[in-house]
Amino acid sequence: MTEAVLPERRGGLRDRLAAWRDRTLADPRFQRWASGFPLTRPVARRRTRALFDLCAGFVYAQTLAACVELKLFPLLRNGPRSTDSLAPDLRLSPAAAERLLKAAAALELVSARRDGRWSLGPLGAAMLGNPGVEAMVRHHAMLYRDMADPVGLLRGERRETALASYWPYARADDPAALDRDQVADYSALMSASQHLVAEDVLDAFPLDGFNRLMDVGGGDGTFLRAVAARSATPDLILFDLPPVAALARESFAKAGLSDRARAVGGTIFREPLPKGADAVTLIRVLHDHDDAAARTILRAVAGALPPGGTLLVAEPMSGTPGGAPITDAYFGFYLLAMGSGHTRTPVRLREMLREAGFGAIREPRTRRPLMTRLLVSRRNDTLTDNTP
Ligand SMILES: CC(C)=CCC/C(C)=C/CC/C(C)=C/C=C/C(C)=C/C=C/C=C(C)/C=C/C=C(C)/C=C/C=C(C)/C=C/CC(C)(C)O
Ligand SMILES: C[S@@+](CC[C@H](N)C(=O)[O-])C[C@H]1O[C@@H](n2cnc3c(N)ncnc32)[C@H](O)[C@@H]1O
Repeated sequence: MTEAVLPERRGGLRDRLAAWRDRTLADPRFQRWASGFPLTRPVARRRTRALFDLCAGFVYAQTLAACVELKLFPLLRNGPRSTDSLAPDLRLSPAAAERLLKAAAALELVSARRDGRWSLGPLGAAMLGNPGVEAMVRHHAMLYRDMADPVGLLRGERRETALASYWPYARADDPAALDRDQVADYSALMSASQHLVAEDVLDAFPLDGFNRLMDVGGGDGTFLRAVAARSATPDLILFDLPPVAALARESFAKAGLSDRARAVGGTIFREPLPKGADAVTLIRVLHDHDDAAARTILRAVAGALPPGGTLLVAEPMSGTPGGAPITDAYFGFYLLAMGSGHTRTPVRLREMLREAGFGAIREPRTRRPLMTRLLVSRRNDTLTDNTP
């Protein structure tokens, strides 16, 4: 699970300098001096603010959760409104509404206007444009329940987490035995949050020119429906657990795609994948799994593709500039609470792809790499087991 790191050289000059720097920065007398000295004051203020934001992050997140629960952003869709006009729609007293609106304004979710009314702030407007994020915010209640005991989570003392129940395949001995009720909520969440991902993948790699595309772990078919709307690939196959494949089948029928798209139910670790596709997509699938399972998935995909067949892997990846809080903090703990998996760097994913029999690996640039990066590879002519 951990990536190769250079052997640590203990006690060298660099270590001693780092220890001196850390002691200095931690010294309250230095902190007091640096907060007043004109050249160091801006850095000191930035760090004070950054540390405060870490202390307060939960409160900020819950302010957003209250805005979502009370449907504040749609209330401001048609223009500015006063506290008194908003309060009844929020089902809050005017004083409570004012408190929420001030908090939301501080977080740029709404904007306070000079005349005392409120309009959407830049982040509230972004929320309105991304309904999937709202669904994410709602389901965070479970994540925060699990995160109430982060140390217990790290020590593996809390197996019965809310997220493990929500994503039952992560720990199930027999994921094929899951029923519709157990997969419906997570499939709806994935569908709601899929459009940004699908747009970015298809903008970066339009998926034209293939005869048959198979989306493995394709959920309720939202990604394949986006493909059908944009590309000329004639045949679409979705592979997922049986009750999820059933949801996809229904969604294809509703979208009038039943003649072009079919859904196959199965468990990737047990059933062989359907053959005949010349391209396969794994969208937000590998990071759900620990290395052994992720390798099995890649080998199964290699076995299903013909030589030269194309594989797309799309998910958030570690090592993305500016993305470490998302991949290494948010998803790091999220996947721990869920019960398996971790985000990987593109370098690590390339290694795993090569081991599984893929080559010609490249990374088309996506619009929002913090959320989705994409690796495109081709199946080698022959498959040899290169697993170390
Ligand atoms: C017009 C003028 C005057 C100026 C223009 C200024 C300008 C350029 C403004 C920019 C406007 C703009 C385009 C804003 C766009 C904002 C967007 C697109 C915001 C998107 C935000 C997305 C967020 C916050 C996404 C959150 C995603 C989350 C929390 C995802 C969680 C995923 C999970 C839990 C996945 C689980 C799957 C599993 C289990 C790991 O496999
Ligand atoms: C995080 S979701 C991603 C869904 C979709 N690709 C997306 O991006 O919205 C992972 C998907 O993998 C499926 N999955 C998990 N374990 C599986 C298994 N053993 N066999 C087949 N599918 C599996 C889940 O049912 C789920 O639909």
